[in-house]
Amino acid sequence: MQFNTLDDIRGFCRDLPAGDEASAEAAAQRQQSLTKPPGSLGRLEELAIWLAGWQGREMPRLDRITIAVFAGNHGIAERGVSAYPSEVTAQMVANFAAGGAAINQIARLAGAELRVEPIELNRPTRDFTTGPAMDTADFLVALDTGWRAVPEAADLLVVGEMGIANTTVAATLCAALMGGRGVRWAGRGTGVDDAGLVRKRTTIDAALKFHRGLLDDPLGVAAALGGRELAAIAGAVLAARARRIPVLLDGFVATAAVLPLARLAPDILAHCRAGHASAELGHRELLRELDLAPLLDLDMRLGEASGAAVAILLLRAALACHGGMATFAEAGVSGAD
Ligand SMILES: O=C(O)c1ccc[n+]([C@@H]2O[C@H](COP(=O)([O-])O)[C@@H](O)[C@H]2O)c1
Ligand SMILES: Cc1cc2nc[nH]c2cc1C
Repeated sequence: MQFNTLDDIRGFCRDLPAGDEASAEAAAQRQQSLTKPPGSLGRLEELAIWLAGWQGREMPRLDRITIAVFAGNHGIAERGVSAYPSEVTAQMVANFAAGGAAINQIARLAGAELRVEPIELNRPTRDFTTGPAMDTADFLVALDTGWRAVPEAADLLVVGEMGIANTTVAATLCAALMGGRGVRWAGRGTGVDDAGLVRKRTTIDAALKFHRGLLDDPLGVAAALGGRELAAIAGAVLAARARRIPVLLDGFVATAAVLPLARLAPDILAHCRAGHASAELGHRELLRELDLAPLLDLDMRLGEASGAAVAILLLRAALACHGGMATFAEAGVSGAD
């Protein structure tokens, strides 16, 4: 295992690998020389420079993209907080394997390899209104599953999840680490009705009350109020940082999964971008808190990495321009007066 204790994670966060500033600077210079008014490709320019810095090359590539989808089950599902039964988690994992889910179609279109990691689906986490969802050992095993899912070398990692009831988990993490109660953070998830929404709020409030002594310990919160697929996403984001692989985060759940890391080290998400703003309540507020500007805003709320996978197409557009455009000198185009 990469991390044997929570202190190992804290130690990693104190000494984070940085991107390559020379490559980012070279890419920024190149952007200035291309046949367009400076800045006119807007955030596509920044994306090319960001990829250059983390890949360590002036001309970044997207030849090897891994989409990692982690799946987990949750004790709180028994409290009626989802529109679907928890069997759907394993059923959707089978659907991913058969190629029938939305993410299979988008991954193929985007030229990315899909990797699905179900994590102990037959052993849901405990109901966190009456105890910790995971003990430290369980949490570290799930985190390690995420770490090991990341290739030694890749041009981009995209992280997402599947787990019935996990929008309640994500909302609870946000409430615990950002403040506010269930009414601020509980959204409709897979489409719960009004009574389900009330049950989500009540569940979150009960969890906050039970764990009130723990709320200033981000990793303690991630274990006690989190879930295995969220812990795995955190582990994958840490592995990507260690290997300097840029990351696209999916929606509300995937972003909430890395909130505990951001509480340990403010710079820890420098290698990450938010693929999209989910329609789920709370995601925009969470993105603002983490200083992440979403690449897309399409009213998506599916999870399974789908929103971030669509955003790969934007990165491809950014790199097509960055690598393919002529410079003013090459094209004989006059510069600004
Ligand atoms: O991450 C998001 O933005 C998101 C928003 C709504 C639903 N989901 C997905 O729906 C499931 C969780 O919804 P729920 O209602 O069961 O909590 C889980 O499989 C997520 O992938 C995900
Ligand atoms: C059908 C279904 C597909 C999903 N994909 C991600 N979360 C999901 C939740 C449900 C219910």
